[in-house]
Amino acid sequence: MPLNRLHFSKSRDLARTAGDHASDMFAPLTVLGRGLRHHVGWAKARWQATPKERRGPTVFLVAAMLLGIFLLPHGLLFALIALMASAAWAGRAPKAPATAPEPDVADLKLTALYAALTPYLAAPEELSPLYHPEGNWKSVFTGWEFDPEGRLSRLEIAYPAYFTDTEPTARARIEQVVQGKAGRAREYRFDWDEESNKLRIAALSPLPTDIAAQRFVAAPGEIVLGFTDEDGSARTIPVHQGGALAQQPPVVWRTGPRSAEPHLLALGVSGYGTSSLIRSVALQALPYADLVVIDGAGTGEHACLVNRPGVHTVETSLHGALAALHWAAQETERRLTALNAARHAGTAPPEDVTRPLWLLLDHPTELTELAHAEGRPDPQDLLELPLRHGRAARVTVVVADDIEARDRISPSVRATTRARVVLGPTGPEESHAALGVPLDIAPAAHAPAGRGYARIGSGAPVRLQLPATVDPLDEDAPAALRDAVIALLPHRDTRTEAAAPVQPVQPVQPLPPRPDGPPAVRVELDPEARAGVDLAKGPAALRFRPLA
Ligand SMILES: Nc1ncnc2c1ncn2[C@@H]1O[C@H](COP(=O)(O)OP(=O)(O)OP(=O)(O)O)[C@@H](O)[C@H]1O
Repeated sequence: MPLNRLHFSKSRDLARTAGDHASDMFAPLTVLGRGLRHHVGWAKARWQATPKERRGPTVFLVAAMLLGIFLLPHGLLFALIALMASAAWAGRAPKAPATAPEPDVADLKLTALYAALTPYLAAPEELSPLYHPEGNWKSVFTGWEFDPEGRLSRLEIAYPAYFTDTEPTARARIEQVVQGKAGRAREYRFDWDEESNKLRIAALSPLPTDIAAQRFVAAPGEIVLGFTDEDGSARTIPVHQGGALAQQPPVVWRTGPRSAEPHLLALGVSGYGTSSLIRSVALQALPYADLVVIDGAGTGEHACLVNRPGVHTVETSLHGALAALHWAAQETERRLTALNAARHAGTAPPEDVTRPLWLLLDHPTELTELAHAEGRPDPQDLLELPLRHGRAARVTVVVADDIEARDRISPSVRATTRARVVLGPTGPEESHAALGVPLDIAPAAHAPAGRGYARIGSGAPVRLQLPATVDPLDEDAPAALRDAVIALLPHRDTRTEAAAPVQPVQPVQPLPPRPDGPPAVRVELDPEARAGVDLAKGPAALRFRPLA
């Protein structure tokens, strides 16, 4: 060790020892000083409390006493000893008040959880049951973790072998009890280990809600549905989030001829973002695909897409929807014929049959009901061909609807849409029906808009938070979110800028009319649309009309 460091450490030790000695030596003086201060304070208080007319006699009495003490033999010495003794007594260190020991949070909470689980897991006929009214949680909870706020974050529970852990309803009951005791404000993942009769519970941290619509790093044909947990995605992508660039794990849906899940069905609690999902998909597909949009609710939530380059039409009426879907069915057939012909001839298929076509249907069941009432064909029936042959014909169908309308979704839509999304706080049965498998996550009681779960093909469901893709015409939506959507639309914002001429849409080859089939339709650009696009304009400027 260098000499100066040795010196330094020696002097530090010396100073510490001297400090300790000094404090020991001066401790009695400190006590006496504290006691004398106490006496002076007491005397002052008495003096102030004495009425003015009695202060004179009091001074006289004290002076007489002092004189008496002075005159007594050794009186001053005895008085000084008495003063110091009383000062030492008054200045002694106050006793720390006895505090009750802190209750053990883990013990309190886990005892309550054990008691709540006992009615569901106890078996009175068992000789040594794991769960019984006089039992102890320490015998069944094999691991636990609390966060700094005292909330349960992880728990491992042992359950008896006779518990019916393969039945979704039995599991759901236990999950509800655990969530109730651990706090409904958070989501929990339940991992049932049926082999070892163990249930592992983990509280999930909230997903980010501050990711707005933007150009995502994805290959053509890949749609970023939203963002999930790190273990729910194989990769992360850079995203602009809260004013900075961050890496987030996306939920990616791969579409196109090689996709095993060529169509998507999104069901959601009203107000939780199914229309936002349709807009998000439209904005991501528009750079390389053509769109047909059906707004079954007729609320004009997709009016921002009207007349955009690549958008064939945005239909809100039953008549318009039937015409558009009729055309889409025939277009699918035409593409298949052209692709087959190219394959037979050994040539590359023409470009107009390989450009992806997307059919986006928001609330189609509203049109189904209207069609039944008016005795007209169900628009969903017209999806049969695009759904069955869409993969080969590069036609992708996205259907979004209210979760309560699930029974009105046609069986062929339900059977062929292998990419599933469910949004909003749904019950275990609803999410099971929507995703096709029971969800191993208990949703929080309150979820932000755009929160849900996605299941691509036969994979496990993952948590999902949609990017905020608000309607740019919605005056109530935050301006920054509206601007983010406007920036992605393939056109300028005509509310603030001069109207720009609309690019003519790529002509779609009409099918030769079939003798037995319905009349073919073709897309035409409305002459008015060429003058420019007004975002506030309601009806679509592109219309289908039957071929002559
Ligand atoms: N990811 C999100 N982040 C922030 N706000 C969102 C998000 N998704 C949706 N919203 C907001 O939630 C509201 C409802 O969204 P949206 O219209 O998409 O829901 P919906 O399920 O289609 O509702 P409805 O069925 O009533 O039409 C809108 O104001 C929208 O801006």
